[in-house]
Amino acid sequence: MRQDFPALISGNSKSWREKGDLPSIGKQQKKEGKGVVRETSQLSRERSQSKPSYRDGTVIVGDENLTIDRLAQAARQKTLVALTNTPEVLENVKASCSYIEDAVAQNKAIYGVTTGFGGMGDVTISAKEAAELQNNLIWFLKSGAGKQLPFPDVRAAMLLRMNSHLKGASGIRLKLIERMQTFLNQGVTPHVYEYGSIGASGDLVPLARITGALIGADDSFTVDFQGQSMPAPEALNKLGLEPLTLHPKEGLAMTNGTSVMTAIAALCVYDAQQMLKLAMGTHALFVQGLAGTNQSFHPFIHNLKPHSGQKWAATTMIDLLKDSVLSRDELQERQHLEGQHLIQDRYSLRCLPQYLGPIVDGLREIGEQIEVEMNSVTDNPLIDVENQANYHGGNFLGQYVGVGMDRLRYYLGLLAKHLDTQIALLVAPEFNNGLPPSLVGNTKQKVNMGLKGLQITGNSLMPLLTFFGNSIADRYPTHAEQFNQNINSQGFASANLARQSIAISHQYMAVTLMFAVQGVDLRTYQIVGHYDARQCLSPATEKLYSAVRAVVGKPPSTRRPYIWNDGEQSLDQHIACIAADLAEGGLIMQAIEEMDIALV
Ligand SMILES: O=C(O)/C=C/c1ccccc1
Repeated sequence: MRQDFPALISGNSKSWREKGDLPSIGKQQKKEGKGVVRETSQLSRERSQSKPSYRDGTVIVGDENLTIDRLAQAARQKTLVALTNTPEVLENVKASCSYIEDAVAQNKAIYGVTTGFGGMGDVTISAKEAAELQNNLIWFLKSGAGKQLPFPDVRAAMLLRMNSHLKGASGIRLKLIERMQTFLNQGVTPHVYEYGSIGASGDLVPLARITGALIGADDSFTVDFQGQSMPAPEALNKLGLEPLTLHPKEGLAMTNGTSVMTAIAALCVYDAQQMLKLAMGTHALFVQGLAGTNQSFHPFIHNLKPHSGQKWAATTMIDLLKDSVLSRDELQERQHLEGQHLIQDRYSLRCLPQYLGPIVDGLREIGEQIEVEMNSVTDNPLIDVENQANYHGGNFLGQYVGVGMDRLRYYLGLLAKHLDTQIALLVAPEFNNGLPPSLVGNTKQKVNMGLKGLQITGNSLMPLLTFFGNSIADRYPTHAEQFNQNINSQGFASANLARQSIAISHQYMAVTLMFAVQGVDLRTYQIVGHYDARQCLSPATEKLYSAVRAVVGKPPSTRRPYIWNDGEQSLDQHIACIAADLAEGGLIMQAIEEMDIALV
């Protein structure tokens, strides 16, 4: 019987975070009596009559392609997930299972169904052993190591596995796909180790943990149940579900795929795109803090070298600087006094679009590739229901993820290096167009050293980010799994490193924003004689500035800049507050959204 969730069907669209609570399990259990059967079948009828749509916010799996944004919503904000009710999709899934059943009954030779696995694919498995082969798979793959993966990563992985299986080429029962939906909607997340996948035959080891939990194989498969750790069989019991045993092919269908690394990668792409927008906003603050010009962003220049990322960076900077009193508006050639500034800005300002262009284009390309991977079938062998055939191949090789996440980390390093250069200009009186050294606020107190320590912290983080930009996809062992998996992507490791790189970037951006805010306050004083930068910043960047001041709990004032005397605040606490706000998509990212920086 399909497991329908009344909340889904009745179009109750609010995510759990919005509702402040998870759907009540007690209620679900109560519905296991007679009445439920009636209610469920009635709901099923309703469901088949009206196609679920994206309108109510629910993420529908199996119809349209999943996007990174929708995946992030379901994984992090716990938006409800529903299966398609398109009959052809569901029929194909069933037909792929029937194909396997028939093949096993006829003793057909199909890899991993009637043979052993990988380098032991020469072992013949009888029809009688075919189910046991699959149930055994999750045991020899129960070999993960390290800490647990973050829950949103595991949630995203389950959603991607469902999406892949609904293409109807994997030979897995709807019952298992629906079980992933139940886990997602009821806030049940399998515990999965952070090490154990080489990204070749997919994420075998991590996916085996998810599979064992879904079927309640044993108490040693554990889950988080709405914040409480417990053995998977206990969780199933609370959900009113029976333990399952896997049918032929189902173990492979579940474990032989790129879903976990792709899930992590997709969330990293989402975060890196946010980081890019934030970096643009921060650069716009830096240009104002340094009294830079917008002339270097003139469309005339960029139309003569029209890379799309470069053009985007240039027009975005013009928009972000519009109506600023602090930067120089020189789109109509030079307007300001000669002798006060260099006639043209240094490269970190002047060549900003040319430097950021490849990063913008690169991140876009990675996003496109990850979305293809998210909507792919990644197990083996694949079943062609229409032609009643099966094909042996290797869609589970996660090379796009491995290389993509190597590139993403490299780009995060480049972004940080650029911002570090802007900070260096801002703190050096030789280069900062008249601001105090190390951006000291109260220069009358000679003991004040301003943001010297903060710069050193930034200087400690930036090299880490460029170091994380080293590749791992090229470091694969050529002898893996009896030389069968002799090329492998390391995509899972690459994605895990990308998550770490994002976390360091949040810390680094916190430091960067603090410099940017102090810089514009001091420039405001230099230009208009008070410290409230809100009155002089471009309207777009004023939003970002105000969000940072709100997050650190220091409202702007005409009398004092952000940092006045050294002993009046704890900079480390400010870094922590801003980094936490960035990580949870708080006020600062909301300000960035309001700034409407649309990526190409
Ligand atoms: O070569 C393959 O297609 C699959 C290999 C494999 C190895 C171990 C477990 C599952 C699959």
